[in-house]
Amino acid sequence: MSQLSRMTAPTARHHTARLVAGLLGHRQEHAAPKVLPATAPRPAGTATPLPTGPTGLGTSAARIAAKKAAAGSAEARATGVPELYCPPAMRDDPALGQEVNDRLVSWAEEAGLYAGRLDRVRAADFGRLMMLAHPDTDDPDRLLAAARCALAEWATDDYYCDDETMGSRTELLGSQLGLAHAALDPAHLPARYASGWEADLGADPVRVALRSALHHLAGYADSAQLARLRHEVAVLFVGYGQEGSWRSRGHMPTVREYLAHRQINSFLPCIALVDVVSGHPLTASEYADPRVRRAVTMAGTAGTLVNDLYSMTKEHQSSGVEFNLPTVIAEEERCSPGEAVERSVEIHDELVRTYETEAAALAVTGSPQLRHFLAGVWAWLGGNREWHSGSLRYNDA
Ligand SMILES: CC(C)=CCC/C(C)=C(\C)COP(=O)(O)OP(=O)(O)O
Repeated sequence: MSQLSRMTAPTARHHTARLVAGLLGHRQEHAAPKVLPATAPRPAGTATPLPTGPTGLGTSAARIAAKKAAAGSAEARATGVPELYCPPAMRDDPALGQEVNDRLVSWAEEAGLYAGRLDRVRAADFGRLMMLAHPDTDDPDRLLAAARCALAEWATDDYYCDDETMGSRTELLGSQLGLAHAALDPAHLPARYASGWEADLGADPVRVALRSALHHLAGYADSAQLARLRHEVAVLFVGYGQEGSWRSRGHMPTVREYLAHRQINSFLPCIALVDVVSGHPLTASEYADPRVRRAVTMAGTAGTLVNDLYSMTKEHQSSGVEFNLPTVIAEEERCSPGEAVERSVEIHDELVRTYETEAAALAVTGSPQLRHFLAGVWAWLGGNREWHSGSLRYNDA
């Protein structure tokens, strides 16, 4: 059963949006709420619940928060990542995660993806990521549809960009991404070239996986949602190219350049599927609204900085040049690795708080679908952090 609410359209004016932002502005000291403010389930016909300021979580919530803080600091000691301002995961259903993971690994095997390394894929447990990040469906097929896309996107990164043991070579990156894009958005060639082209597409497991993932997703996504995903993945590929360019010329980006990069080389393609998985489609125009775009891209960057923080150990073990926010900050600001991590956490937290404030305001004034989507993005952030803190992809050392 759905864990995010179905909601009726609110009637709200601009002053309400300002009020939300003002109220949330006083919450700086609190742990991130589990549910995005202004999107909490409520009985039909009652007023939109606005956050009630510093005491909004209530006294029992304060006790829970204290327990969580203790657990959080234990985790910080184990992972080396300080506590982040991020919602908790909304659910943990290991059996559901395992079902999705088993089926995902079978699909990867059929596609020829990660041949000889499927044990590592299984251990990374991307099925668990989907289960944690999309708490508003219990349907393994829907979760699997999103999981296939995520794994194909990850594989594009591993095979072509940053894992030399998977054969990545910077000088091949552009041509491989060009072909990969054709797997997502078919190239329509004149008839005499079509069968040869078909063979070209089938000759590489990443292309096979991308095409298969999109094909399966089409069972759940309308054409606007599919076009949205193609756009986000095309932008992701631009980010892969940017990183390749840095790597090939030994360029260390500035912090500004890196942060803009992490907006495009990011988990936005995963976040873009929140409403596909939930089955509450957002219109193309609401998704493209600049205010929604600003909030959602900030969430995407924050979720990706979580990856930077939790994957530092794995990246230190890599033989190639690796980019992450702490490394870029340490270089530019001439500070210690520990200070760079702290500053990265501050940046992450600011992005999450900005998302919280702006998304809550948008939720008050937007459609029920938008409210559901924004609440889903918040839940996605919580699931993403939870997965990173435990996945063997990052915690294997
Ligand atoms: C699932 C998806 C959209 C992945 C694409 C982008 C990507 C691989 C990341 C945002 C993770 O960054 P990174 O390249 O550092 O990945 P790993 O840390 O190697 O998992």
